[in-house]
Amino acid sequence: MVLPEVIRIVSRDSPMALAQVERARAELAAAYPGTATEVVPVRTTGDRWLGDLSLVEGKGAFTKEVDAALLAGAADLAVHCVKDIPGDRPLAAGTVFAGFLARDDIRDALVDPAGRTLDQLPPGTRIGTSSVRRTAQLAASHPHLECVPIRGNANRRLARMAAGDADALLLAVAGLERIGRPDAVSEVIDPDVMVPALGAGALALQCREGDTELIEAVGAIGDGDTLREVTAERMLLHVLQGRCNSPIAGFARVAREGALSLRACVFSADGKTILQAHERAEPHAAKDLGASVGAALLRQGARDLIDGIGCGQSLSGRGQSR
Ligand SMILES: NCc1[nH]cc(CCC(=O)O)c1CC(=O)O
Repeated sequence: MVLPEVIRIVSRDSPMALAQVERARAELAAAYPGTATEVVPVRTTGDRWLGDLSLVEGKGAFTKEVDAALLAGAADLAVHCVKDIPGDRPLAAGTVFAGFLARDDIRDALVDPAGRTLDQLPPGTRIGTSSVRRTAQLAASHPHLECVPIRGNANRRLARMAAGDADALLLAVAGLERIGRPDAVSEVIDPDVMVPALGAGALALQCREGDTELIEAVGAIGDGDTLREVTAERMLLHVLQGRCNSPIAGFARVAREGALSLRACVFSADGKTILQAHERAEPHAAKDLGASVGAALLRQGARDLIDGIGCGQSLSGRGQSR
């Protein structure tokens, strides 16, 4: 296997994204001590535009420029958060997943400066989030709390909360850990209360499809269980044709004995309707599992719920779609 002298790694330029790149660099350095790496940071549409994401192509807003740099040869490897990669369209033509780093925590966190839990927050507390998934679930579990739209990277959201734009935040545990702010977590929210985003905690390693030796080398630092879990989750998202602001949540897990499970939900915007499906399969059947859970949710009416929240449409006044 012949590797380039330097592997150029492209990523968004937020502090969280750059911390993710450093993890990939460390794992590549451990596996290939003789190969250097360097970072190619790019500012994406989603990072520049702080309005309603669904007005700028939604989740593709965080990947388009990264994919373009990879395809233009300005970089050799791209690192993405899996949950930022659109689920309703194929990966950028000419690129492939080489692997996924071992998954971090998939759960959401409450960030309350007073250290309270969701159950301890008084009625009317303003929770900063633009996630349809979080807004719908909070409407179901804690209808007395108010979601207020907030955009921007995690560091900016923490600053906006400190400035008084929100009383508390919902953020990913993994994201807070990556930016060195695990101290900000006041509650790690049980996945039964706040089902995580598909792809949460997982980092994708993407190469150009023709770079077979680099794909092999990068694949060697990938994690097999994360590959199986992400494969099931992304097949589910494909079957549901989930978009930037779809009220879809779920997670796959490889159990100790190796069996793969996938649990997923689709919500109405107000959280009053919750469709659920939970199935198991053999580890090699990740795609079939994702397709089967997706079909089960579609049979329950998921299509109408997903299409009922069009891109750019606000959520029953409870927060900005994302
Ligand atoms: N998965 C990480 C990710 N993907 C998109 C954003 C920014 C979210 C926004 O701009 O609203 C973030 C958080 C971060 O970079 O700190």
